[in-house]
Amino acid sequence: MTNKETIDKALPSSYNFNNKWEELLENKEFIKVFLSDVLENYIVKQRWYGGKASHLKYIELAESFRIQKDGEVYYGLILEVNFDESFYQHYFLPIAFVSDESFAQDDRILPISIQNQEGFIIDAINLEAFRKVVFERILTAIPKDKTLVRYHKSELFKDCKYESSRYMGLEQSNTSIVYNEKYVLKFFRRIYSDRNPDYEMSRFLSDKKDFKNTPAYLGSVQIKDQDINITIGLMQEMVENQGDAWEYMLTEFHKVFSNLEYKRIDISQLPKTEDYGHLKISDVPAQIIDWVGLNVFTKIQTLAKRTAEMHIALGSEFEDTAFTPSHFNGDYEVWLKNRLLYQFQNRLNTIENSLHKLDGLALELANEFLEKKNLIRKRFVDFDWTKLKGERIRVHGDYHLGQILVKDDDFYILDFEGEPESTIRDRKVKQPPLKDIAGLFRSFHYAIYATIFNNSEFYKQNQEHLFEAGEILYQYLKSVFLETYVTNVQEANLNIGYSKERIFLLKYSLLEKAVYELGYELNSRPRWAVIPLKGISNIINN
Ligand SMILES: Nc1ncnc2c1ncn2[C@@H]1O[C@H](COP(=O)(O)OP(=O)(O)O)[C@@H](O)[C@H]1O
Ligand SMILES: O=P(O)(O)O[C@H]1O[C@H](CO)[C@@H](O[C@H]2O[C@H](CO)[C@@H](O)[C@H](O)[C@H]2O)[C@H](O)[C@H]1O
Repeated sequence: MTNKETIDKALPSSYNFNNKWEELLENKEFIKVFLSDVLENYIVKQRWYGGKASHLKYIELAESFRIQKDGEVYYGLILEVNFDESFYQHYFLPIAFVSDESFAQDDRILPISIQNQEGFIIDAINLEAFRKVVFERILTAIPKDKTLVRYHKSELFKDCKYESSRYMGLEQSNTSIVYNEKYVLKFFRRIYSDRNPDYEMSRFLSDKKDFKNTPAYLGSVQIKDQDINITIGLMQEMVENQGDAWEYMLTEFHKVFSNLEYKRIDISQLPKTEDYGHLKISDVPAQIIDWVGLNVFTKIQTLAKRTAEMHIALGSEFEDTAFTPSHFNGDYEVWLKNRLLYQFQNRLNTIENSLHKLDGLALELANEFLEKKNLIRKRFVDFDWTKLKGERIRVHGDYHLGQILVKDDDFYILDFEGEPESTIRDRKVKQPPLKDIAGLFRSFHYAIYATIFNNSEFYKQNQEHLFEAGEILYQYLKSVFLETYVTNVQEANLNIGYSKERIFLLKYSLLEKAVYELGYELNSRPRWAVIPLKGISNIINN
């Protein structure tokens, strides 16, 4: 990558090109300057840029297209970012030319003059006029559109007109725009040469299967010809909410841990329950209800019901082969083991290179992880498809509390893009539904440990006792969840395996997820690595 200071010095205050805006992308000199002198510097600073761990080599323009309406023209660019050491990535960047400087304070990409008109090229998402064009193109989409930029809308998206638009302004990896305070359009930033699973799953669940607990699918924008099929936008209804389930659970768990002291609870006297057992709320011991509160368990029950309904819908397709259920087979087993052994090796390397970033408990657990590497590897290899009778279906794939919105007493499930580290094809492979359940259980475990670590000075008990209480809480949450989830899916005849198989798949997927998380944390927020390390330690020692 070119050094930023060099660029700033080298850049003329404004480039002058003698083409009309409508023809600018035909100018090779413009493309060269724009990609190398400008975008290399710009892209690495964007929140949505996912290549920060690698060294950018150069950017190429993989594709460009017009996003236009009534003579108003914007360009969509598909940028191919090449790295020194890793595989290339593609990003979507729509651009606009504006002459008014006030439009482009922070987001100017390039000061430029086009046929002697001074102005700026900016990320078009900053421009209300662009957002309005996209909204109106989706609203007026025609069935069976055959153009390169293909707009699609569902039957629900009608009888409205553009009123307003704004950035959603939340922490996210793409860029979402709120329209009319009623609709959300997600512009995908990192894009793949295939239909985005978020689009596929949203349309399938809400449009085709009428699953109510995900935002209704309203429309999309795809780039499609014989060679490419890329999703760049997904429009959904906006779900009014009181925040996500992660924040909700952190608040609830803080009350639960605070209760240890307020209610003078003797942790060693708390009744335990069978790991991966099933418990109706009415069978949870009174002592536990008194400590945790009924509300947490009723919320877990609702979440289990919604999750079961999502899986029942995902497992109910007979025609569309992208969604029809499959069984376990030798190909799946080979794919799974290859993927997990590769990922595990990558984690071993990452942790060896990151030991200097860790201390205390995290360092202790990291050393245990390295010492027990052969045992963990063996757990991954111990997968025998011939013993498994359940079905594999399309799953959420990155199911955690942060992907779930809380609305009154109910939950809405979002963001079906899958794990950011997996390839787009891997994200679409049919998986045991219990993989999602393991994702959520890991998230319960995360929320419990995040509560302990975040409030360590607040609680009187020592960390060992808090961990002990946390593990008891975790067991009850899992058991109450499983009771509702398993009953619901079985009533709908979704085959998730016999009882021993379910426990095997859950444990296997929990280890898989925790190992995935270890890499995610070491790369993005090393202070949190202690949480998956503790999770891995608990799984391999039990
Ligand atoms: N349809 C929606 N209604 C309400 N809030 C939403 C909606 N879609 C997304 N959000 C909010 O935006 C956040 C980020 O959305 P998400 O789909 O996870 O984006 P990304 O894929 O960019 O991470 C969510 O956690 C949620 O708070
Ligand atoms: O939401 P994303 O698709 O970006 O998912 C990635 O980031 C998540 C963190 O935001 C990460 O989730 C991990 O941390 C969560 C708490 O912040 C916890 O609830 C999850 O259980 C844990 O996996 C996710 O793994 C990653 O793919």
